[in-house]
Amino acid sequence: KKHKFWETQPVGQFKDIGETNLPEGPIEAPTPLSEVKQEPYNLPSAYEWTTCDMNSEDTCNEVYILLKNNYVEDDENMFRFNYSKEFLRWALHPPGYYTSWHIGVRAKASKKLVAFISGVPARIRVRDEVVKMAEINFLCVHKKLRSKRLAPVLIKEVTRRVHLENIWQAAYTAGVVLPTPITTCQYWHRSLNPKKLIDVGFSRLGARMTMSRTIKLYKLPDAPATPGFRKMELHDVPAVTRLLRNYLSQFIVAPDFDENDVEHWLLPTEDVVDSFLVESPETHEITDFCSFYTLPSSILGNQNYSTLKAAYSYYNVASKTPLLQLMNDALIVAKQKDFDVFNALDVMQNESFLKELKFGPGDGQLHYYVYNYRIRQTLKSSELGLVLL
Ligand SMILES: COc1cccc(CC(=N)NC(=O)c2cccnc2OC2CCNCC2)c1
Repeated sequence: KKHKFWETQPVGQFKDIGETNLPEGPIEAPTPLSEVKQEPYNLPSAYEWTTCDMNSEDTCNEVYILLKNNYVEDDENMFRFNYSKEFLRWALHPPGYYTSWHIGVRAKASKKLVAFISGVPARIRVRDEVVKMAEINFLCVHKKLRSKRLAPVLIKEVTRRVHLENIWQAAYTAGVVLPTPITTCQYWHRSLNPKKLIDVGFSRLGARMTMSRTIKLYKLPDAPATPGFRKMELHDVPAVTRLLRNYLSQFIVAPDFDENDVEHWLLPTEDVVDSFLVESPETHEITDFCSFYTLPSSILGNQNYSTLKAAYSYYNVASKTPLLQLMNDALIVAKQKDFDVFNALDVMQNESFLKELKFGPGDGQLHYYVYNYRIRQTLKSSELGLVLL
């Protein structure tokens, strides 16, 4: 059976695709808190639950090491995500977070952390409904414990703890197809350091292309082109929130960010998230915004390099500056910050700049899911305004 676990869950089932008379919205009603299972799910007897306080340097380091050695790899097992400790603390501590949703599994004998899953609260709008959800991420089982059916237990346990906070929906992504994607995105890469990317096998030299010709092809100016282009600062939060809320209102699924959310998710944090805006030199109005997050990957088995420094397109709003020019400025500052590659999904209006700015298609897809909420019909990726970490 392909989806033994997922066929038991309140998620859109493949058999329901095309059933347009199923109503959009929650699949199961909330249960009274008294009826939510009070005790944790059972683990195999050699393992125990642990709650991971990411403010503890030791615990944060244990989660970091577990993910560094056991988290998602590309399809050819040449790279593995290597989220930094400061990134993990940022990702797991948004406004209103619950430490109880940062769930680990330890081996009783050694006390070693062998699995993890996380949730953070988020307000996600689906058409005109703002729904309180948990954003689920960093599901990881140690390589040596795969196929012990631990992942379904981790998913049920985080679901139980989310229910205890009276939240009944969730959002998550995966590189694999599960019942049932709300949309499927293609990912794209823009070379910034083509020589290193070719050396580590991330990219290949194009046919009839020399290395020097390739380096010239991806060369960028030394400075952004847009007058008034600068780093975002704390005092910009109200204006950026207005700009972003207005922009995101056009998408069917998007975060419902308020100023607290914008301050957390979009204020520059070194080696975690970079954000820039365009302040009109004449009127001092904030007219545009762009941002990317820092997610390095370990390079598995290369003599010269151990880490791929990758920037991931986050939220971008172009209201006066052409999006093409704004994103080219984002590439320029990412290159200045020594990133090797700039990644983007074909969500929002990204498709309008990908080819022209010399992005190449990646070799995989990212599927988006919502738990316990039926969406009338599969979205186009351009109807999605949500970027998960
Ligand atoms: C280059 O190193 C990699 C290490 C592990 C996996 C992949 C391929 C991959 N799976 N990429 C993505 O999922 C991806 C590609 C472009 C933009 N965002 C992405 O994923 C984000 C969002 C979902 N959580 C992981 C990071 C690449």
